[in-house]
Formats: sequence, C-alpha cells, structure tokens
Amino acid sequence: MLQDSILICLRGGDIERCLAVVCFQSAVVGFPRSYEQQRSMKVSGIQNTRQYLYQELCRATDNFSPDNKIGEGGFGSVYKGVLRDGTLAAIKVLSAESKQGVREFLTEITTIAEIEHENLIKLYGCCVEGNHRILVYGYLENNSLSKTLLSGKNREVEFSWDTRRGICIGIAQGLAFLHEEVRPHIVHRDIKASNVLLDGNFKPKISDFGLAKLFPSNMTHISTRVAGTTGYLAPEYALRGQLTRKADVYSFGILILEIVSGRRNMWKEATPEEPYLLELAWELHKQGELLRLIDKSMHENFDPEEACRYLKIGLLCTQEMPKLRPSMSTVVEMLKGELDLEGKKISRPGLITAFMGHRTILKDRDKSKDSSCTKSSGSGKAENSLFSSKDAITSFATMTFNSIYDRR
Ligand SMILES: Nc1ncnc2c1ncn2[C@@H]1O[C@H](COP(=O)(O)OP(=O)(O)OP(=O)(O)O)[C@@H](O)[C@H]1O
Repeated sequence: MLQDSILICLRGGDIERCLAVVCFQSAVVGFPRSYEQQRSMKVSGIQNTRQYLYQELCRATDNFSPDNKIGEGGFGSVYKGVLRDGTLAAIKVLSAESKQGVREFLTEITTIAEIEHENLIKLYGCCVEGNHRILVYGYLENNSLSKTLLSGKNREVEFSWDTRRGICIGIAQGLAFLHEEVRPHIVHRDIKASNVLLDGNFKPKISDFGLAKLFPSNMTHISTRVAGTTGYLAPEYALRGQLTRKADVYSFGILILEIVSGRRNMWKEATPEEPYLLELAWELHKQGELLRLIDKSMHENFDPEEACRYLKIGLLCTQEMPKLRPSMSTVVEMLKGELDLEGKKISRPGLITAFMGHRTILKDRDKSKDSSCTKSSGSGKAENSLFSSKDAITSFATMTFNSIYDRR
C-alpha cells in the first residue's frame, strides 16, 4: 500500500511528495495526532486533491440528513451535497470501525488524485478529521448501471442501443487509459455494474478505486489476495490470486454482456440450476441464437449485427486464458468498428467508396459470414465459421490474438 503510493509520487519524480504521502498515510491509519497536526498534513501535496473541513461537509449535506442519502456501499454511506461554490457533490462517509475501509480510502485517494479522464469519476477532495474519513466526488445524476439498466422490473429509464454503445465504449476507454496510458499502469480490480456511474448524458464514469493496484510495466503479474466481486472475477485471479490487467478485461467482458442483454450475470434469487449470463451466452452462441440474448426492451431498434458483435467481444474478453483476452485499447477499436473480431483493421467505408466508387466489400463479406445476426434469422444456424464453438474461439484466438494483443 505504502509502496503503491510512493510509486505514484515517484511517477512525478517528486521525493518531497513521497514523504508527504508517508506522513499522510500514517496520519490517516490512525497514529495519534492532534487536529492541528492532521490539518497540517501535506494532503495538498497530492496534487489536485483538496482537503475539506468536516463542518463544510456538514453544511453541504444538511448535517448528513437521511433525506440527502443517495446510497450505501460496503464501506459507508453516500450523501448528495451542495458545496460552498454551488457545485453538486456525492459525499462518501466511511464507517468509523472499518479498518479495511481506511485502507481503501487511502488507495482511492492516492490512485485517482492525479489522474483525470472523461470516463473516470472526478475526486474533488477528502476530509480527514478526528474519526471522520470522507471522500468528495462529482455528483452523477443518473446513478449506477446496476441501479438503472440492471434493476429489472424497477427500471425507470429505457436504454437505447446508442446509449448502450456509448456506455460500452466509454468504460472501455476509461480502462484503456488506466491500463496503458497512466504510469505505472493501474488495474482497477473491481469493475462491475455498480461501479459504473452515469452522468446527465449517460456518459459512464468508472468509480470506486479502493481496490486498485499499481502495475509497473516490467512485471508480468502480481500475486495478491483476491478481492473484487463474485461473478466478475477472472478465473486465474479467483483461483490463483494472479493479477494482471487481463483480470479487468474479463470483468469488462461480463459487463458488456450485461449491458447488451440488460440482465445481471448473477442474481441473488437465481436457483442453482439457472445458468449464469456468461454460460447462457456461450450456449446461445453455440446454437447460433445469440440474438435472443439482446435486451427485448429495445424492441428491435438496434443493428443486430453490431449488437451480436458486442456480445462476441464480451465472449472474447472472458476467454479462460488471460493471454487470449484482447487488451483494452484493442477492445475500444473493436467496439468502434475499427478492428474486426480477428483483430484486423477495417477500412473506413468512406475512403473505400471514394477510391473504388462503390460500397465496401469488407462489409458485405462480414454479413455473409454472420448470417444469424440479422433480424430475420436465428433458427439454430451456426453463427459463423470462426465462432461456432467455445473451442473454436479459443483456438482461433490462440492463432490470431497471441501476436496482436501482447504486443501492446
Ligand atoms: N458520484 C456519485 N454520484 C451519484 N451517486 C453516487 C456517486 N457515488 C456513489 N453514488 C451512489 O451511492 C451508491 C453507493 O456507492 P458506493 O461506491 O459506496 O458503493 P457500491 O459501489 O454501490 O457498493 P460496494 O461498496 O459494495 O462496491 C451507488 O450505488 C450510487 O447509487
């Protein structure tokens, strides 16, 4: 933990800030300090993270009134508040007893304080005063994917295909940024529907960095205690504690299946006989019936080929062997239709049209390969020659992806 934070500071090459973090950590985990000492901690040394007074947050939330409570997580309650400058905020109060919570509080601050991306939650600051450990985030109007899209019969908002596409691409972009652009790379470790929040325009923001791990690029994997959420855990991580960025790719694969189907991968009321969403997806895929998995609430207002492609990307991301899962930047390209599922570049139709004077040949070829993903089909035909079984995907992926994905 401490090493992680120091690494973050070293990322900026700033020794003084490393010392500040060490000082901050010892204060937050509870070494006896006076209020003044705590206030003088160089929390502000962690760039972009502001320190709030407890009084300020009491005022913002009307003394943490139950009317302002917007959620409850594993480590405390979340309140809606209005900050002094009029900004709306989500104020997360850690329960005082939780030692685990304190560790995650620190991880959260040190991980996201310095990074900014349109698909990551914005941390405004924190409050460390007496026993209070509070995080202050930007408020997101449309709650989490779990409470909106996956709320079953209680769903209040319908999600169009365009919205779902945008959400999938946004989450993938946020993860690609964490995995490939931030140094050291960051593995989130808890990608799931309740950790994706939606702003007023349904733009997704990844939240909850309490379990995140820094991942220096010279390491193949980290061996660590298993943390995360059942149903989203990659097998190698759940069984052997081996963590790589591909564990997040796996969780993201489950999430795509949930977004396109509108169903949870696992649900509390399920009987032991009911298949998980992932099992169901494989089964339908083998039968050439993947279209049946797509959320009926869209009333066929979607492009069936594209929606099936998204489900198949979900299946690629959840390959059992981590090596066979694509990197997140490759997933972004696949979701945007810039790469096909074989990892090959798709030429822009506009360019080809201009050059050859007629519609792209590639598109037609793809259609003929995947005939069951059209609205009129879906009666037991194999979906396409490359994706007719899980084994076929695995061996196909072994041939193709080995070289492409691990290059990045
Ligand atoms: N920035 C935010 N804007 C709006 N609502 C939020 C925000 N952050 C959290 N919430 C609400 O508070 C709820 C609880 O969030 P929290 O991150 O504490 O827990 P969780 O992710 O739902 O569960 P767990 O802690 O078990 O992973 C969320 O489900 C969401 O409804």
